[in-house]
Amino acid sequence: MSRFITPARCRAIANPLLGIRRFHFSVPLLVRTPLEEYNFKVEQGTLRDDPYQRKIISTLSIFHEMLSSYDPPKVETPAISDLKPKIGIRKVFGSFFGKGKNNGNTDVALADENAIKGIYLYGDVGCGKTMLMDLFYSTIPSHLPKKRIHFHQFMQHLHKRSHQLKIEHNHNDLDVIPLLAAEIAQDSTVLCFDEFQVTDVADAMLLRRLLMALLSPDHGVLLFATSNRAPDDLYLNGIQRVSFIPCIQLIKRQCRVIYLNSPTDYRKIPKPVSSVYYFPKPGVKWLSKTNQSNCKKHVEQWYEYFNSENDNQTILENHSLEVWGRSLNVPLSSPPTVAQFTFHDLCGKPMAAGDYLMLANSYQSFIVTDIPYLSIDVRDQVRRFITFLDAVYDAHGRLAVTAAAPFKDLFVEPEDLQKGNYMLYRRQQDKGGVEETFEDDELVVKHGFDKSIAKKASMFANDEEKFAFARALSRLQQMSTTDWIDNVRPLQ
Ligand SMILES: Nc1ncnc2c1ncn2[C@@H]1O[C@H](COP(=O)(O)OP(=O)(O)OP(=O)(O)O)[C@@H](O)[C@H]1O
Repeated sequence: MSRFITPARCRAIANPLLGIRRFHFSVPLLVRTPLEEYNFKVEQGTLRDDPYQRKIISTLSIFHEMLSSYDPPKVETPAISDLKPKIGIRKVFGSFFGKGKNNGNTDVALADENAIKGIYLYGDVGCGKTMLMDLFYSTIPSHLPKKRIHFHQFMQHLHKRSHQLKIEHNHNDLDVIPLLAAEIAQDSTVLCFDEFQVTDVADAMLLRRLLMALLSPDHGVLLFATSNRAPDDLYLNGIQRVSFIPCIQLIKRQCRVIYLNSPTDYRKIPKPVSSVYYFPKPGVKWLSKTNQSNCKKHVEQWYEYFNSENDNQTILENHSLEVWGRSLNVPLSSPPTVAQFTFHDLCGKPMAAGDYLMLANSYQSFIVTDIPYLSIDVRDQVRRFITFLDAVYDAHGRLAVTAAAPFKDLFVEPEDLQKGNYMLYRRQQDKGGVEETFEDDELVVKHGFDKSIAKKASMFANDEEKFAFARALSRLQQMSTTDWIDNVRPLQ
């Protein structure tokens, strides 16, 4: 059931949440609320009815109702002459907080700076945060320009754009944040970030100022962020964390912070598993003729399947992709459907997050061959593989692999491997009891992962990386379901 919003209704619900004394009048709009959308999906059978999610949907519906009457301010691009260092940061901040130009619109200046400007939804992996955000996103009233972006990608964009702006204005010390804030606000009033996280000091400092600007009444941006971390746990133990604390306070003050405590990891719900991941049966050696022939057949079958929708069936060897002025070699590919790499080509070379994002956005499906056993000795390769997986997962891409073992057994102690040959594994010595030392691990206690996963994740020193590793295993499981394979991102 959908409802009509009339102008009279708009007036009645205009200000309590956003605190902005401006109304949006429109002809009656056909709007489905998040609750109606959730009910619809449950009735359709696409979603299971989850009481924890349902509770959150009610809060989202209130926020949604506020959006219906929200009229964002007109954001002006700041003058470049105001952004040169001699002017001083003070003046720049002044314009963020209402002392600068506001087009003479007193409604904007009168707006309550402490009003709720967004939702910050956090919780454990696989419990439906992204699903709830996407559902909300699809119901945002059409008069509000919106953007939904993976946070990782957003940060990449910010760094790239800052660089371009400095070149464009021929000024290396230009304070680009006001320009970035204006561009973002002009482009989108509702900004949805999936997987908000802060891992390095440059991002932390940039974000603090940018969010302050975006959420200020002059810019009027509304935020929806999902995260695996509570705001107080963001950038924990990070360098100069103290300078990031105002950003945490801002999020806590201006967003409705919601903890999704659903005990269900929907990725763990058994679904029919397709055979996208090949590994030799026990007792079959990697280099044996049987295994090599099975690998070849597996790769050919999946390549053909992934490429079946492609009008152009040509297979390119060593195709070059441009990433920020550099070229990235794709050993075998049929753009835009499928790209094939050996594990060594994909993760054994100094590739960065930007390379993997570019790949994930350029191809619909990937085949990664010859994934060896992985240990602490090749931690950098594991890190890159996780970054690659996250990028492909976020782009809803497909993945087929040939590997030395199933993913749950692939991460081993270096001493259990045959020297110099990571495709071979010696019999595991009895390690009884070792996992018990992981029963108090944060991944087990706080995030509900198995102790065996916490143990494997211990190859990483830092909590963010341990968590990313455990999440990657959960995602790999989901990416091997027929549901995932059948619902690939459409070709553009
Ligand atoms: N109520 C539900 N019924 C059925 N499937 C669901 C439900 N909620 C979520 N899912 C599915 O479970 C999977 C995981 O959900 P989602 O990606 O939203 O989790 P998440 O909390 O964002 O996880 P992560 O923190 O790892 O990103 C998705 O495929 C999603 O569609």
